[in-house]
Amino acid sequence: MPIKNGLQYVERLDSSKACIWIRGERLTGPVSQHPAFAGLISTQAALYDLQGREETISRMTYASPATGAPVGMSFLQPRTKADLERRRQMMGMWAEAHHGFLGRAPDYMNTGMMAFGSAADLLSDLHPSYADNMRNYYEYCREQDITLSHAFIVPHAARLSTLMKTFEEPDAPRVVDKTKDGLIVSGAFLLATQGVTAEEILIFPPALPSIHEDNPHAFAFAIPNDLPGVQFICRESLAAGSSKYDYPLSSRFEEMDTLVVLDHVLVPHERVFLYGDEHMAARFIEESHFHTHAGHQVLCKNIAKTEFLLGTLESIVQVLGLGTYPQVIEKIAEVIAGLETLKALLIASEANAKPDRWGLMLPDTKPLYTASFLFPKLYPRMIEIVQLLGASGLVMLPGELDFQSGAAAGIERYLRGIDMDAKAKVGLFRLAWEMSSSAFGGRQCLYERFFFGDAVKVSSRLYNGCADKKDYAEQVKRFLQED
Ligand SMILES: Cc1cc2nc3c(=O)[nH]c(=O)nc-3n(C[C@H](O)[C@H](O)[C@H](O)COP(=O)(O)OP(=O)(O)OC[C@H]3O[C@@H](n4cnc5c(N)ncnc54)[C@H](O)[C@@H]3O)c2cc1C
Repeated sequence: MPIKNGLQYVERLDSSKACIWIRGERLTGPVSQHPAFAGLISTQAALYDLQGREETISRMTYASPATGAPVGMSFLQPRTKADLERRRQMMGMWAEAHHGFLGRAPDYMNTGMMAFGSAADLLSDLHPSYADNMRNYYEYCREQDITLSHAFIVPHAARLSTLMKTFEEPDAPRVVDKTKDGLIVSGAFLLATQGVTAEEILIFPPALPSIHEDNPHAFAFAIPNDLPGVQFICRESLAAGSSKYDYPLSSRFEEMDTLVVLDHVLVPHERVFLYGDEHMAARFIEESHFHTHAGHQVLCKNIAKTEFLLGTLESIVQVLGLGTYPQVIEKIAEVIAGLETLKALLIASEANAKPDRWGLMLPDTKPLYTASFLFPKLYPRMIEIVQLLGASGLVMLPGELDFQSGAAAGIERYLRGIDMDAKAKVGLFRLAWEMSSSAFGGRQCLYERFFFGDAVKVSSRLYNGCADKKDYAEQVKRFLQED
């Protein structure tokens, strides 16, 4: 089956028997009808519809190498710079559709699987079947257009830092048994964003060291969400309501985060990509260039998000008549400079792309790692600027119902802006509130700070990936030795 459409996406989710806990209850009805998920599912369904539209299908898809049928462009293994451009255009189109507010739109993990599938050979060092499983799974995701979430990190109680402080064996996820049918796995994974609005989940935790020959903590696999023994425990929903006027962002883009608990889950052998070797786990993430390929997708998303923030800020400037104040201009200029930097880094990553050992055209890592380093700093500052310019306008926000009430006349008279009636101006400020100051906005900020790892990891990736720095040190040495 080639690309799916929005309806098929919804049908697949609704027919899943996944065990989902929300607000202390097990979800019984269709997931697409629940207010915590309905908005996101509808947004994501529209993304899938965009793939198949007559006017966009040639840019959103490519011919499957297996069947010739159209499959999602974000699965494309780039062999040339032109392929990178095709991937970027597609990812940019989806990012523009969700204005960058979906951190985990499906193209993120499609890209991840593309990187993993392309580097599958590396896994044969451990066992040839692991390489086949990874390749087959990539092809399965591509051909079935699987929506995938992932859980890479584990709860604090399962970490090495716990072991080092308490000397107690951490409660880390582990393979508890190995049968003829597969691995039996138990344990928890701290965070899968969009866990319940995806069909399957890739689990690939950082492994604790072990004295056993087959490290029970080292594994990677992918399973359907409704496998027996799998539970998703949702945090509180940040979808403040279904009105798109009152809650323009959270009604559409609330990506639920879930704690994933596995209780003696049978993972079929053909879904196991790695087991027993923590060094291979680390090598595979690094040598598959996961962070580089994903970084390319993320940068497309972050450019769309920054454009949308800039558009919101400029709208505030216009409606409040702030455009002549130098301190306001300086702040907007900061955002423009951030946006132009991101765009330049994207161009540089493609212009300096080189073939890698897997035969892929690999975007230049340094500009992408630079973007991953910068954005967690840029984003909170841009949000701060929305707060600084929005000021009290961010809180005095009547809702849709107030405009239909006896209070409407006063609201319409006193809350209008320059060349904008009160309904439109309040709508703009409701957007700015959700973006900068609501619970939804707070989570977005946290996401941008951490989704690619904490600042230490992101900095190390950039530092370790910058081979030129040694040449520059040599240059200084030579300079100091000159007469
Ligand atoms: C909104 C959101 C969505 C996410 N979605 C996903 C997802 O879908 N899938 C997924 O796998 N992960 C997801 N993540 C997790 C993300 O990958 C982690 O947040 C990130 O890797 C940081 O890990 P942590 O949150 O456990 O922080 P911690 O490791 O608990 O770190 C806390 C703080 O301590 C510091 N610290 C910790 N250890 C050290 C050390 N050794 N040396 C110096 N400083 C240290 C860190 O720098 C950080 O400031 C998500 C995170 C967020 C916030």
